[in-house]
Amino acid sequence: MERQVQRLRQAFRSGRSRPLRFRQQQLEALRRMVQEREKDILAAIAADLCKSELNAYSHEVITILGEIDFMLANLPELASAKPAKKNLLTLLDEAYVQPEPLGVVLIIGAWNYPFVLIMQPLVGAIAAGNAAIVKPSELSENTAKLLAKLLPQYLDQDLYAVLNGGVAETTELLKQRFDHILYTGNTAVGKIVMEAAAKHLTPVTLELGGKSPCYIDRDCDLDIACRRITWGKYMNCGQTCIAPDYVLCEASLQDQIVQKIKETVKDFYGENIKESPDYERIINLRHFKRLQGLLEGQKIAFGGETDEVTRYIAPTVLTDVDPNSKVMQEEIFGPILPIVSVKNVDEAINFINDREKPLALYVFSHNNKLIKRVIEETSSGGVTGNDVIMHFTVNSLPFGGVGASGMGAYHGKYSFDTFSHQRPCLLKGLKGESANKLRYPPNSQSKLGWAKFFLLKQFNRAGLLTLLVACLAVVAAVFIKASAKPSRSPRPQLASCLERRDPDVAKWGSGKRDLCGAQLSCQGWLRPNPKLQGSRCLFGVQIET
Ligand SMILES: NC(=O)c1ccc[n+]([C@@H]2O[C@H](COP(=O)([O-])OP(=O)(O)OC[C@H]3O[C@@H](n4cnc5c(N)ncnc54)[C@H](O)[C@@H]3O)[C@@H](O)[C@H]2O)c1
Ligand SMILES: CCCCCCCCCCCCCCCC=O
Repeated sequence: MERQVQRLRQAFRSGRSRPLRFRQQQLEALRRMVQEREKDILAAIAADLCKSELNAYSHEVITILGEIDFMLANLPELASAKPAKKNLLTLLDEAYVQPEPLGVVLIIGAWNYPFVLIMQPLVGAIAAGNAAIVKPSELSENTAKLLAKLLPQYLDQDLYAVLNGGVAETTELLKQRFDHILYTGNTAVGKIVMEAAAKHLTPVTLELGGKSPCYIDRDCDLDIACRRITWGKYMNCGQTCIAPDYVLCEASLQDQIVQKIKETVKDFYGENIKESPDYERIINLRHFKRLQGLLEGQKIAFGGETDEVTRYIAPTVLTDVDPNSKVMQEEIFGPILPIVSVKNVDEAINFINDREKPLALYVFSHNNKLIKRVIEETSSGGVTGNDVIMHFTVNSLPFGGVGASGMGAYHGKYSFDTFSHQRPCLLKGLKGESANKLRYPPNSQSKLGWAKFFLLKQFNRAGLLTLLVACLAVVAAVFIKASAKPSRSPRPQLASCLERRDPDVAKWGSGKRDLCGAQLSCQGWLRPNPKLQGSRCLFGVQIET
């Protein structure tokens, strides 16, 4: 494994992954892979999750094609140097931020969307110019095997590798040093990943999970709310990180919500849900039995049927759920929807804030102010108002968790930034050394004063313009003043003459003198200084005629 990582690191050091054209070629190859091998991809996802090809396409493939198109369209801009605002001290310098690849990155995917959770981060890693190792989940073994087969056929094999395996292999892999790790999976393993990364000071993006609440306000179109909640809850048999985990609503709404969700389930999946091609299955027996356990002791409003052989669990709604019951203590990640009663939105906000920060938060209401209030008074990885899931599909929105639901984010530009180092660059010339006296020792109050002026005032364009106008005004004033006096003799000659006649000036002090062919008046002078063999009329020498 170490050799594999070293090989990628050497390939990265060669610089081959950095040219934009190379990155674009790799992304175009990925797009070709998805298009040419679509059937195989859909078949693998279907085999892993009992998912119809239509659902596999709309849940996963479409997202990847969209992400690749985004990157190809925006890569020149994303990868370009961004000019930076300067202060007065660096006014004449070049300041910019240069995105650069991090190096060799590790992407660990989860089983519930096995294709998109590997490919979407990989698109970002390639776009940012990195080398990458991807480690699909062993639970979605068909997709994992297919990725191991296809990616080397389309991508540069020295820069991009697939490593398959379970806990043991992943544990070994995490001992290697990477320049970034993007992990998708449960919170407990997220801590393991972060601990392993800490040994190498490797930054991580943790795409974790949590219990995403869904508050249904009394002022709401219940038909639409229940339709959308049903879609997001039972999609992928409830095995979606941002599925609404439970509903919060006033007790008086509960029966209507149950009825409307029940009707919608029938509308979506028909009378015999088991036969519906749109209804998936639980990934494995462990999760199947875990979910069965969550049903124990609960009041099942509808659903609850299970079949161990096919790992089928019917779309299920639980009512009058005790917030302290098991189903409310862990992420459900299955087709079970508990309804918990709250008196009002205040109580709903407190209920949410009394628990770990969820990956997603949903609020249904006609009252936009109420939705904004819930957003302002709670925290979550992301939010969709009056719908569920859909913020995931907008790649101008960063997708990620907060607190126990994760850290960092990706999708679109955010993927590029996650896998880039934003390098600050300041290029100075070798002229203007005199200005550097300000920062050289010895320091002084006056230097500090100038430093404050130069560094603390953040000059925007207007400020700079004002300063420029002020400087020009001073130069103009000096020029006008100088040009207004008939100069009998150019300064340099006068100065050298004064140099020669210096002892006279010493006796002269202030007053007027004819000297060097000019009528001079001297407003001030240094006291005679033997070392200087006399003194100089340092300032205020006026050429009178
Ligand atoms: N935020 C997101 O984008 C997102 C997406 C999908 C799933 N999730 C979350 O992931 C969880 C479901 O995924 P899961 O964890 O069951 O997936 P999983 O079992 O596939 O594990 C995820 C990855 O971690 C690895 N892994 C598992 N145990 C490990 C260990 N002890 N040491 C090292 N590596 C280990 C696996 O090999 C796999 O590649 C849910 O909590 C869900 O909310 C989050
Ligand atoms: C014609 C309209 C199609 C709309 C498709 C909506 C796609 C939703 C994709 C959901 C994917 C969620 C993945 C979340 C990862 C966590 O599990």
